[in-house]
Formats: sequence, structure tokens, C-alpha cells
Amino acid sequence: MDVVPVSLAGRSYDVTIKRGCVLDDFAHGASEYFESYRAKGAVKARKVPVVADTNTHLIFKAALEQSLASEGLAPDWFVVEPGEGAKSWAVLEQLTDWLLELGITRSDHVIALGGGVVGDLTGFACAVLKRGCEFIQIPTTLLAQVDSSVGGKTAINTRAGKNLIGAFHQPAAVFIDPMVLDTLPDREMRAGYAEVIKYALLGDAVFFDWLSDNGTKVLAREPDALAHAIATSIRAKAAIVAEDERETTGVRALLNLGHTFGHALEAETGFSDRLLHGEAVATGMVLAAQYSARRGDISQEDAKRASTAIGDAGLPANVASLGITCSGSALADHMRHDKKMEGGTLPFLLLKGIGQAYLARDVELADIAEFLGEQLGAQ
Ligand SMILES: NC(=O)c1ccc[n+]([C@@H]2O[C@H](COP(=O)([O-])OP(=O)(O)OC[C@H]3O[C@@H](n4cnc5c(N)ncnc54)[C@H](O)[C@@H]3O)[C@@H](O)[C@H]2O)c1
Ligand SMILES: O=C(O)C(=O)C[C@@H](O)[C@H](O)[C@H](O)COP(=O)(O)O
Ligand SMILES: [Zn+2]
Repeated sequence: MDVVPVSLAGRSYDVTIKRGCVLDDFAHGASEYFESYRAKGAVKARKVPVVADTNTHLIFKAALEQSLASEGLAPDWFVVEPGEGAKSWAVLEQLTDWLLELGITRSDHVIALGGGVVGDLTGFACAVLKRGCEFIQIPTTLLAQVDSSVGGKTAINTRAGKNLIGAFHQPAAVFIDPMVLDTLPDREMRAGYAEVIKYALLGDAVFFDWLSDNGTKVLAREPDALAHAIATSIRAKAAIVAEDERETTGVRALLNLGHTFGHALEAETGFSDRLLHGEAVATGMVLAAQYSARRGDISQEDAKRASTAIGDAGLPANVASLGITCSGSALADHMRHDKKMEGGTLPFLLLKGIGQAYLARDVELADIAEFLGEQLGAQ
């Protein structure tokens, strides 16, 4: 078992990483968070609100019900359709109305049982509900286990772009059970793996080499390799979040490597199954490496190593192969909504080497548009 603390003034919490911690004994491990439900007058006494999507509801319903029953509790389910569509105003409204009807109080803990979509939606609902109530993350995708469940970024999407309405709201606890990934489709495993490669590229060359040797084992869900990849990722994220919780100093922005390009690709493909978030980030990291090489920040050889690692994992390393027909300028236009925008300029996460990401403040969007035009045309 690994317990990774996320140290934040007045709002620290633990990330527990343990095989079986959800499927076998979640309610026992999390029992301290359920006191309010046992107390007289709590939300539908002894019923715990759980947000899931139809897949995670179907797959984990019985296990969670059994586990909560051992503590004298039962789940009250709010189930959304799978996919980015649930990160919307409409679903947020339904979820907050439901929680209010249950009589939720600030000290009650809502459970987010699912991938990044369920986590981001539930976290945001809890951030705004009564100006902040508690929630627990039970991430069930690799992406959510290595990234979205930790750090307190919560959000929904809007017509204008990705995660544009949101809040920083930290969970009270995170429980990561790698066993839940046994049912995850391979494509989703690969998408989550993109965020694992991200930690290596942004700040850990040793981890990059380890992934080159062990990535296949991680994707095959071999327990030791998977546990190492999850724990290394979460330690990296916890350290960055502890240093710059609200992305104000530039340190947390490192976690956005590949995302400015990636979010533009997601917007252009309609936030759909056509390109998953992790896939878009994978292509975005290759673009960041190639653009860094074009500026002379990183050697062509290291840029190639980054793109090879991504391609070898079965992720889209070549933007031209995505079948996107728009111009480079159209892609760059999506970036004007990026939350890192300062005045008229957009700082970009670029690479000086493998494991050496930095925030470049001298990038012109017009140059990015030209670069993207070249890349979209290249086969
Ligand atoms: N808050 C953050 O810091 C942060 C970080 C990274 C990504 N994100 C967000 O996360 C979202 C992507 O999350 P995701 O990749 O987890 O996608 P997701 O939540 O859409 O889940 C992917 C698919 O896997 C299914 N699924 C989930 N767990 C399963 C399991 N154990 N077995 C079988 N199927 C399962 C889901 O039903 C869904 O169909 C994006 O919206 C992205 O913006 C947020
Ligand atoms: O935790 C962070 O900080 C991240 O940037 C993690 C990203 O993987 C994640 O996709 C995040 O939601 C992107 O944030 P945004 O601020 O660009 O919307
Ligand atoms: Zn991401």
C-alpha cells in the first residue's frame, strides 16, 4: 500500500493506492468520512450519494453496495451518460438539484465513482453546492488514477471550449484501486497512459527511461509495473500541486504540457469519442516537442524520442493522421480561450530536453498557426 499525502495549507488529504482498497474494503477504509450519514438527520439517513456513469454504475454497483452495507450504509445513485457530454451545464444542474433534494450538508461526502468526466463534474458540483461541500474521488480509469482525481481542478465544458467553467476544489480523500482497471477498454488505458508519459516528459528523465522499458507491462496491467506508474505519477502531481495549488506561479502549468494543443484538437473534433482527452494530449505533447525542436530548444533527437514513446504506446503521434481538415489558424483560434492567456499572449509549455518542460512566454500565436498548418499538411 502507498499513501501519498497532498500537503495544502488547511486542506491536506491522502491518496491511498492499494489493490482491493475499493473493490474489497472501501467503506471500511473510508469510514471516517461517513459519520455525517450515520448521524440523525443526515442526508436520507445512512444513504451515501454516489455519482457514476452508466458503465461504472453497472460494473461497480454490486461491489460498492456490498462494501457500504458492511458499514451499515447504502449508496444513493446519480448516473450520467458516459463521455464528455456530462461535463455540461445541463447535467450540472440536474446533479446539483438532486443533491439539494437529498438535503446535502457541507460536511456530507459525495462519492465520484468513475473517470475524469465523473470526477470533474462531481467535484465542480461540490465546489458550488452551498459554497462547498466535501467529496471523495474513486477513480476508475488510468487517466483519473494518475491525474484527474488529484489536485482539485474541477470543471465543465462550454461551447467556447474545454473546462472553461470550473473551480479549484480539493477532494477530502482519494482511493485508488488498480484492480478496477481490469475492465477498462485498452483504448482508455492508452489514453490514460498519455498523462503518465506527461510526468516523465515534464520533469523525470529516469521515469521516461523506465517507461521505455516497462510501458508495455503498464498497459497490460501487470500489478507491479502498474502500481509503480500510478504512484510515481501521483507523487509528481502531489508535489507540483502542493507548490502551486492554483496555478499562479507557473509551476502547476507544467501539468498542462501538451494541453494547449490538445484542447484545441478536442474542440475541433467536437469533444467526442473521435479523439479522447488523453489521445489529444498525446498528440499535443508531440507537437510541443516538435515546436520546441523548431525553435532550437530541444534536439531533433530528443523530440523524436518523445514522439516515438507516444507512438509505441499506440497513441496518435502524428497530427496529420487524425483526419482534421481545418487550417492551422483555426486550431490556433481555439487557443485564445486557454486559461493561461495573459493579456494578449499565451505562455506555452515547451521542452528543453526529456524531463525538462518550461513555460515559454515569447511564443506568437501566429507562429503556432503557421507551424500547425505545416504539421497538418505533413504525412
Ligand atoms: N481535473 C483534472 O486535473 C483532469 C486531469 C486530466 C483529465 N481531466 C478530464 O478528465 C476527462 C477524461 O477522463 P477519462 O479519460 O477518465 O474519461 P471518462 O471519464 O470519459 O472515462 C472513459 C470511459 O471509460 C469508462 N470507464 C470508466 N471506468 C471504467 C472501468 N473501470 N471499466 C470499464 N469502463 C470504465 C467510462 O464509462 C467512459 O466510457 C476529460 O474531461 C479531461 O478534461 C481532468
Ligand atoms: O492538474 C492540472 O493542473 C492539469 O493541468 C492536469 C491536466 O491533465 C488536466 O487535463 C486539466 O484538467 C487541464 O486543465 P486546464 O486548466 O487546462 O483546463
Ligand atoms: Zn489532461
